[in-house]
Amino acid sequence: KEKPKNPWHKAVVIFIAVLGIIAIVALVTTAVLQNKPLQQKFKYGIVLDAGSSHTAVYIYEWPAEKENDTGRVKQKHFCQVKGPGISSYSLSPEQAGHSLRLCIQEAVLNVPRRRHHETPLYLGATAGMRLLRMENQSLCDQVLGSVEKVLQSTPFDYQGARIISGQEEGAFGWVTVNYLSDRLKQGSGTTGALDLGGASTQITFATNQDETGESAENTVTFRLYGNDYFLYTHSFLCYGKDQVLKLALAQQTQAGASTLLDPCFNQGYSTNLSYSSVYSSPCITTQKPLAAGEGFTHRGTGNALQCQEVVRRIFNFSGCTFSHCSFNGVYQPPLQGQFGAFSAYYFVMNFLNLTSDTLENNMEKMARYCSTPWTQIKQQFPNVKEKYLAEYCFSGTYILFLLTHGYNFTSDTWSNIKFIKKISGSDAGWTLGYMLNLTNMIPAEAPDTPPLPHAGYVTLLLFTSLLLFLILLCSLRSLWVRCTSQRQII
Ligand SMILES: O=P(O)(O)OP(=O)(O)OP(=O)(O)OC[C@H]1O[C@@H](n2cnc3c(O)ncnc32)[C@H](O)[C@@H]1O
Ligand SMILES: [Ca+2]
Repeated sequence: KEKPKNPWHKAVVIFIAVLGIIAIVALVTTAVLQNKPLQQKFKYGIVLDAGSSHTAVYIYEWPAEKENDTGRVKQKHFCQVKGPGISSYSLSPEQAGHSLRLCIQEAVLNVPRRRHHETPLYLGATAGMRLLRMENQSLCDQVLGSVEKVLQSTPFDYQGARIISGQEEGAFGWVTVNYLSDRLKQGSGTTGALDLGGASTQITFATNQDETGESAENTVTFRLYGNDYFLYTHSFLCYGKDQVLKLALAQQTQAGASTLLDPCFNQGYSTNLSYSSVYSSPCITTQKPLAAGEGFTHRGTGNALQCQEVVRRIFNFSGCTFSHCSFNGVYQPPLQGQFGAFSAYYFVMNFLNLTSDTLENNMEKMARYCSTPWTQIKQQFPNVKEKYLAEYCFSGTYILFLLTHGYNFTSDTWSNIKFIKKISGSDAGWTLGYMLNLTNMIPAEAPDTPPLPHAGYVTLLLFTSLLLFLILLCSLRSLWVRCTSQRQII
């Protein structure tokens, strides 16, 4: 006689099964939602690069909760200020601040209004203002004052306008290049930074600690993400491409002649230059020649070898009191590793198509470009700004000479140089490194990494829930079997 089945048994088993499934689903859902990244809240930072030839406004953004992660800050917006660099407004300082307004308005539109008050705004001025300060501290202060007035009136969190040192310009360029190429966290080999501006040029690279002892002014140490970096850096004031052209023109017009035949300009190129446009720069230490009139005719003869000799004369290779020197008696340890060359290095070498060839081939291409008649150059590049076009022979010859004879790159190490404009969508330059440093977004010590990244955490949880579910299922099944098959034959 079969023992009556207890109707409650089935109900109990089904109830436990449903309960178990609900518990597991609730567990997984909570875990996933609990750790779902918060609504991406972004933070912003703005840096104005007040260069000798122009001012540029960079807006950076990053996910708010990931501030200390490397490589998270990206360039969101770039605005090139119309007109010359702020140091050119020395005779009408008010115009310096006014010239920034359009790009500031663009910045106001590109940063969400609710973030304006917490968005730091910095202005860093470079070699153009260093030269103005050398010439006339009062005019320099007036220009900075005019800029400060405009920046203080913006809705952003104004953090100051100042002239950064050449050392800062070099070191922060290095930080930017290595932050964007994600080389800081791994503590692996870093990339050197080569920056060519209009009024100065910087070289910065990591070196061995014992190499830094010879010249304190050329040494910068960083502790980033738990790694110590001993950097060599030097900024050559007056060796930006605009100022070095003035040095070359001054060298060639010492006799005060009314015509200059210049091998660094294409055959057939001719323009009138005033002596004051050359000799007014604080980079020119020689006096304007007494015999000189108001101006001279600047005529091109387009000869690369003779141009190299013109360029050589603006370097001084004697008088080195250190174990190694680059030029002008400046200490430089042996070059190490890969290099990123940006700003005017990129503008010029990219135009001349000298960015991906051997040094020997580049020298030949350069010679061919310089010996091309000016009429042919203008026909070939009708849309390129004439000032840039006319100077490419000089600038390219200068860059090749600076990198080889100046910094001692050779045929073998030439391929270590990459000519770059951007890295992962952000411009290579000192501004990002400057902001990262001032906002403390590169911690000295590596931030604690979570034991398990979010995805790993959810996977683990899903796996254990599945395991739990299977165990529950098996135990329920055996319970079911026992209940339903329990028959007592009486
Ligand atoms: O660092 P400093 O010395 O203050 O100068 P800067 O910041 O103004 O210098 P840039 O790197 O902006 O530009 C350097 C030079 O490159 C020139 N330049 C800019 N764009 C160029 C292009 O497309 N082709 C050739 N030259 C260019 C510019 O006129 C400057 O003479
Ligand atoms: Ca610059």
